[in-house]
Amino acid sequence: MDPTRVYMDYNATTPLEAEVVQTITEALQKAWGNPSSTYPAGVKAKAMIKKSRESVARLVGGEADDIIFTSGGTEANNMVFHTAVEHFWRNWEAAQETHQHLNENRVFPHIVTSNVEHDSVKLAAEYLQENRKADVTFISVSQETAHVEVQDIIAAVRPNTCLISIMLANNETGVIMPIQEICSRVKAMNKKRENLRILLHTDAAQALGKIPVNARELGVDFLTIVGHKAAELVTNNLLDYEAHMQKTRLYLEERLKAVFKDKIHFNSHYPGSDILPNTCNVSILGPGLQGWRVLSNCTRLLASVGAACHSDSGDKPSDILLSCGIPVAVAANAVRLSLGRGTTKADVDAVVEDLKETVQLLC
Ligand SMILES: Cc1ncc(COP(=O)(O)O)c(C=O)c1O
Ligand SMILES: O=C(O)CC[SeH]
Repeated sequence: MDPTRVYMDYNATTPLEAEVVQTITEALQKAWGNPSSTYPAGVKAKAMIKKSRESVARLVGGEADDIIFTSGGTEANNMVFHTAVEHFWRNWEAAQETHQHLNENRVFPHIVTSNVEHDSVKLAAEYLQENRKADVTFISVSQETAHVEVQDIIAAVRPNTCLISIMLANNETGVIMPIQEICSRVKAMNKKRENLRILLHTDAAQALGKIPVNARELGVDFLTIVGHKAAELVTNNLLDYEAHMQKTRLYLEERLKAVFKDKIHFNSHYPGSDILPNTCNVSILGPGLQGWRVLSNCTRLLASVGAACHSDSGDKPSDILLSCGIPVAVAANAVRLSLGRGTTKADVDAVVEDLKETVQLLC
């Protein structure tokens, strides 16, 4: 990357560490075979996949046999939603015998999710609803906490609810959701739902590599993680990564406050809500300082207005921030700064200076 640029978009993806590049290269050179083949290239591929499954299972507190590799978080999330619908219909006959009120002519699998999910969950849910394959309840996050409230999830459960899918941490605000409490409450409900057990899913794509992620402790049936976060490196270094990102993010916030004073709003700050250690969503207040305009005039900072997959949204403020209660004029000026394990204080100083100079240019 251009050495004059400072990458602060780690929530979009992570630059590969040298050892990760080396491992991938080795696999491409020596383990190119079909894992079912019995000659060396196939045997090596099978061994690498087995080792990878074991490594990921250690990372997320799961069993190696339960690890399914997909093309990414989008495919994984879609797979969960379609699996849950299948799960519902497989249990439908048994449920109908015990729940006569579920009239076969009008029942659909019911899914509960939130209104701040990544598009790979939101669009999967909307597809099922629009194509009359499921009813979906999108729970609004609290505008005080920017996370879902457990009692709202529980209140939304119906006899035909087959899946609750709430992300572990939001990719734009970094706000962490109360997944463990939701799972604990739903598991108690499931004890009385002998045929239509509610499946529990969390999209942990943004949490892995930043905070501890343990499927068993969370209590989920499905956990989505993404490869952008190099499993073994995280397993071995998470506490250091987390502490470093937290310290560096707090320094970033301190410097932004010192430079912009009352002209800055921290869109990730909600009293009492936990956020990812690396995420700093901010708006520099004032006319002509839309996030996209500020970023496109920065000479060093590389970041996003919000989710990378919405980078072509132009002037449209983030629906996620609006759902969290951020006023339109503030959300329109949002810039998402997301730090990584390699971000330094010098990077922070360079980015804050770049933002200061850019704002002076635009104002
Ligand atoms: C919260 C969340 N879920 C899902 C995804 C999609 O993952 P992928 O890009 O691997 O499809 C992302 C992307 O980073 C994400 O941030
Ligand atoms: O940038 C993000 O939030 C993830 C990829 Se859309």
